Amino acid sequence: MTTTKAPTAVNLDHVSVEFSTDRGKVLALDDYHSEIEVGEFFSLLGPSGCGKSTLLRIVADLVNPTDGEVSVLGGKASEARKRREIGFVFQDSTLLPWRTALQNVQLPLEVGGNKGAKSSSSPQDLLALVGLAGREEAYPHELSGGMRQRVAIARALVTQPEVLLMDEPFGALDEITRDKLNEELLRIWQETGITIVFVTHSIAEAVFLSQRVAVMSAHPGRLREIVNVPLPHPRHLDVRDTAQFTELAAYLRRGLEGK
Ligand SMILES: Nc1ncnc2c1ncn2[C@@H]1O[C@H](COP(=O)(O)OP(=O)(O)OP(=O)(O)O)[C@@H](O)[C@H]1O
Repeated sequence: MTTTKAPTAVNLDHVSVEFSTDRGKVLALDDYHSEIEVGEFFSLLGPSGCGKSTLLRIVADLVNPTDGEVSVLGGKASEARKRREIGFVFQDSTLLPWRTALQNVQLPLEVGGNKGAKSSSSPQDLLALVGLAGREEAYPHELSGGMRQRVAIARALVTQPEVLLMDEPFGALDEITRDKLNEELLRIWQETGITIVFVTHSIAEAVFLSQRVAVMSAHPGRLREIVNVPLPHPRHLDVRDTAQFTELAAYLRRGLEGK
């Protein structure tokens, strides 16, 4: 029997990153390796300082690896960035306070131009997709933290990227809002078919969202293990009450502790 290999969205091929600081060199990442498939929901889970943000920054072409290779959609990360195939959502929504929700979502189109035929979702459609229909004219200070993150997600999607990088996007939100946005993000992922690389400290969030989780250790940042999450889709929050979820979470916890 022949098996067809799924196309690769992101290949991090034995990547190491060393930063030079006033106090000498810091090995932030040591020989990290993973291949992320097109359309996959992949999470990076690990303690503070294990290099999760650095990995996202490599994929976004904001940091160059000292060793190893990175490819995005089969080419260089820099080319994917220029073609605007990469979207980024940070922990803080980084919205412009003087622009409305709609104007914030429109901003990447004004700055970099529209990709033309490929772009089929309007900023209005995207605000509806993230659950903010009717709030187009609201300014960031009139929105809750969760709503601001929704705007940031819509803004990241407006150039129709193939790969969405999310760096602890819900880390600053209360638990109830975070739960709701977790469910909504899975819906958006399924509706758009986008590849998501998601950074989190939270074991429960990683299990709930991901198809696979890379468990990392710190100082220097290393990959311990990549764990499959075979929970069926669509997933709803009550999946967290199942024995399978609890077992996976316990397995990841032991992995983080190096046991
Ligand atoms: N520009 C830089 N210059 C020097 N050291 C850096 C730089 N960026 C990151 N580091 C160091 O690299 C290591 C990994 O940092 P990184 O931010 O990637 O970790 P992280 O896992 O995302 O942490 P957190 O979960 O706290 O955000 C840390 O030791 C950090 O201090």
